[in-house]
Amino acid sequence: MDIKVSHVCKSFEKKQVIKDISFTIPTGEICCLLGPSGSGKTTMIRLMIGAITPDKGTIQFADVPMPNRNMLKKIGFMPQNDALYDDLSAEDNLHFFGGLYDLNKSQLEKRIDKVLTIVDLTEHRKKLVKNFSGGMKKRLSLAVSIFHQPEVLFLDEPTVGIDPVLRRKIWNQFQQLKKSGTTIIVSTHVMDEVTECDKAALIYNGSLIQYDAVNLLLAKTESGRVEELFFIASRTIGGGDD
Ligand SMILES: Nc1ncnc2c1ncn2[C@@H]1O[C@H](COP(=O)(O)OP(=O)(O)OP(=O)(O)O)[C@@H](O)[C@H]1O
Repeated sequence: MDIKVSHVCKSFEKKQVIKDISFTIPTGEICCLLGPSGSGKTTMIRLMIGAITPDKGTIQFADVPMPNRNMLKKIGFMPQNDALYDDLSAEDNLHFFGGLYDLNKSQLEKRIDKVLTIVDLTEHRKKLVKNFSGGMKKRLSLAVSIFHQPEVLFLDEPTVGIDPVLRRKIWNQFQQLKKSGTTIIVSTHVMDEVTECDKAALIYNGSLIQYDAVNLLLAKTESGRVEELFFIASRTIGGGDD
């Protein structure tokens, strides 16, 4: 299911935070939205999942204009701040969120076992979430977001505040999901994470400054580092929020 973003603009109280952005994400790829804090990554994700509507432009999932209720079933979303119940165990959180889908008891239990295995939390399933580390919470949030086997998965800064070892583990899980056919859109301000992705959309101050295959983007730099493309943009179009 290709995702096509065409000439999308969005303002909040007269401030334009998304400026005429267009790009297409092909099915089965990992695409990162890369940019400094305040550049518009979360807003772009909220527009794509249909949580907010563009002022101008369109977003289509496989030619179906968004927002669309049927498409929502095919989308998974992991927000930047974990939306978990601290006083429930990992397993009970999954019972709660999984209960929102149309599954019988045995299907629900099977799916809980499966997602706990995917995110490597089976041995911690009875533990209360308030006793989880930050990385464990991220992995449980991932389990919630993939519970219904979405075709397209949106991840908003999934590795923020995570140490390098766990970050590796989480990226391995994303790569596994890609192998199983999931299209993944991931926002990050960690420039090194770009090499995990097939394509990157570089967002700066609400504008899309580059969109291409990661190897082609890196080939446009002298240093082989994607930061260089932001430095060039900052000289030509001015600063972001910080
Ligand atoms: N609901 C809102 N009302 C007003 N301004 C908003 C709203 N949501 C976002 N903004 C503004 O839009 C701009 C882009 O914010 P956004 O959260 O999309 O950036 P981001 O790249 O995701 O940043 P971060 O990496 O810090 O999460 C910021 O200036 C932010 O203050």
